[in-house]
Amino acid sequence: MIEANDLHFTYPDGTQALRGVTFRIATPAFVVVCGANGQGKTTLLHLLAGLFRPDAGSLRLLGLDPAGDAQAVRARVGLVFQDPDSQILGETVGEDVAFGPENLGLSKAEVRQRVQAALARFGLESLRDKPCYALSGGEKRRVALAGVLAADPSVILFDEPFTHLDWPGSRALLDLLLNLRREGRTVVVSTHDVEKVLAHADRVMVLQGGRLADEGPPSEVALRLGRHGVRPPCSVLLGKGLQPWPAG
Ligand SMILES: Nc1ncnc2c1ncn2[C@@H]1O[C@H](COP(=O)(O)OP(=O)(O)OP(=O)(O)O)[C@@H](O)[C@H]1O
Repeated sequence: MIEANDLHFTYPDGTQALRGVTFRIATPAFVVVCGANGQGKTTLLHLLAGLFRPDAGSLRLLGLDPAGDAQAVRARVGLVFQDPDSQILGETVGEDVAFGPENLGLSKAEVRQRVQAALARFGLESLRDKPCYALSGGEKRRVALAGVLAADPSVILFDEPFTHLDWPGSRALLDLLLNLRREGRTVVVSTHDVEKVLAHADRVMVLQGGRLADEGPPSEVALRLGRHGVRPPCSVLLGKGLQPWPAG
């Protein structure tokens, strides 16, 4: 279960990014958090990952308080940042992917096994010793994903994951998201471009002005997205109802 009760968050410069957000989501689930630019999506993800502490209100995630149980939350919740450069810490690909499992205090053998599996899952084995600064944008995204998954989280938060991805990359990412959900994990995708994910979601939340402007099953929320500054999927605009992406 993920439960937020009257969450408020204000940045040090006084910007009120979240102004009373309340929701309750049964897990595992595929959740889409959408909204126009600057409506509080990234801020909500950072609260869920325990990176920020709410000014007021409460949050429970799998029975944990993200701001209070930092170590436990780190073991169960992964955040894939919008910009992979914010996330990549290791000098080489192999070192970076090892960072998460090492931080969980796992044995060397377990770390090695997890790194190997994560590199294989993302086709990164040949790049293991390559310096991270020398990777392409798409390779950096794969390294960031491999690093998060190597920690084997139960909840994975994705901030605008389709940004800069080409057509095959977008399809591969959608397959990954659906596979993670099938494995019984909770997948939370924040985006202002809902076309690729909406029909696959169990639940959709729309943020506007730091408040939850709408929420519910995707087939219903899809019809109201335009009111909240979010472009509805093409199939909805064409009057065909919500259809899975990619079409055909
Ligand atoms: N570090 C910060 N300091 C001050 N204000 C911030 C900071 N980060 C975000 N904000 C403000 O908080 C509000 C919510 O920002 P947030 O990044 O959560 O929105 P978002 O919905 O993820 O936007 P986008 O789709 O553009 O990524 C915005 O008004 C933004 O200007």
